[in-house]
Amino acid sequence: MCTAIRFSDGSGHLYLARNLDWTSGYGERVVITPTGFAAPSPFGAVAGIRYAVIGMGIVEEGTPLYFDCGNAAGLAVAGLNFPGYAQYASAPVDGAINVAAFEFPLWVASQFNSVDDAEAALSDVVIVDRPINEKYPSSLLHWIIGDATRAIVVEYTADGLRVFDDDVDVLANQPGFAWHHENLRNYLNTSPAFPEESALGRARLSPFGSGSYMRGIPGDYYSPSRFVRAAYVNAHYPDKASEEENVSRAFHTLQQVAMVDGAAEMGSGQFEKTIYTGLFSSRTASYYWNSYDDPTIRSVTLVDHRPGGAEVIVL
Ligand SMILES: C[C@H](CCC(=O)NCCS(=O)(=O)O)[C@H]1CC[C@H]2[C@@H]3[C@H](O)C[C@@H]4C[C@H](O)CC[C@]4(C)[C@H]3C[C@H](O)[C@]12C
Repeated sequence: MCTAIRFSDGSGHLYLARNLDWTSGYGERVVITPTGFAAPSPFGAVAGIRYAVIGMGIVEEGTPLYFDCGNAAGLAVAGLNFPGYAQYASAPVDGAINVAAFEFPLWVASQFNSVDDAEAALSDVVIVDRPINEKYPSSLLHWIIGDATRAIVVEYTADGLRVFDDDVDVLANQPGFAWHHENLRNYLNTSPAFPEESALGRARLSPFGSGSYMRGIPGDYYSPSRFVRAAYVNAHYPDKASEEENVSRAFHTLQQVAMVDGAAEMGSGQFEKTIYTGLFSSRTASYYWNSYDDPTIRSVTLVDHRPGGAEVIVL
């Protein structure tokens, strides 16, 4: 499963981070798409790269396929599994902006510099089930798109495209965003506060320590539980100013919803674990990541890798 969060440093910078939870990786690397790259976009949606893009992905058929990515202008996007709900158009539609499912993150991060602009363009978008090749059928995803001020969630189902204002800055997997948001109303009792001593009959009861009102926040890996837990931790995290503090914030928050090997089996009989945690910071236009086998946080900064070049760079 996967979980994604968005937050800001309070001085106009975006942080968008995600866990990629699966049984194994796809050989993903940090991939940079520079502004001089001519993307082989099947319906022409990615007509040019207006903003250089950095993120985690693979390159297939000469095309960067991002799992999550961002641009230096301050917009980022992440795709999370949404099977059973996601249903793309079977063919392009005349007059629409036809975006192949595999290029959706690249389209967002290469064309727009704000959630408002991306949201406005989305009203004309059809997401098309056009796989990159036979090896990789279209993945069934929904997406979180964030900038320094807000986040939206994009879901494309049998009802067509829907955009949700994500006022809790979190996304997990199934079911849909509206359900997850409604479910938060089950947790109104939770808070970081330290309880007063309370009376029960003749007894005076005091807490064992901190965390008492946090009881009820689900601790398991099920998608609705991860959504609630990530929303709680992300919303209550104190604002941080520096890049280092915000990188620490992202990794600590996502650690709360990270999956450990052996605890949750998939239908295939294999166990799911957090393959990597990735973070885009618009403050430095950097991508930070670590992996299940190597918890060291590494980073790559866009300006160090010819963002005006013509060739996709795989690091
Ligand atoms: C498996 C990943 C999602 C992880 C996740 O959300 N797991 C949830 C588990 S569960 O359902 O809730 O049980 C998704 C996220 C991004 C996806 C990749 C990206 O979309 C890029 C390409 C797109 C191609 O169509 C398929 C290969 C692929 C390389 C995708 C493989 C896979 O579907 C990825 C890696």
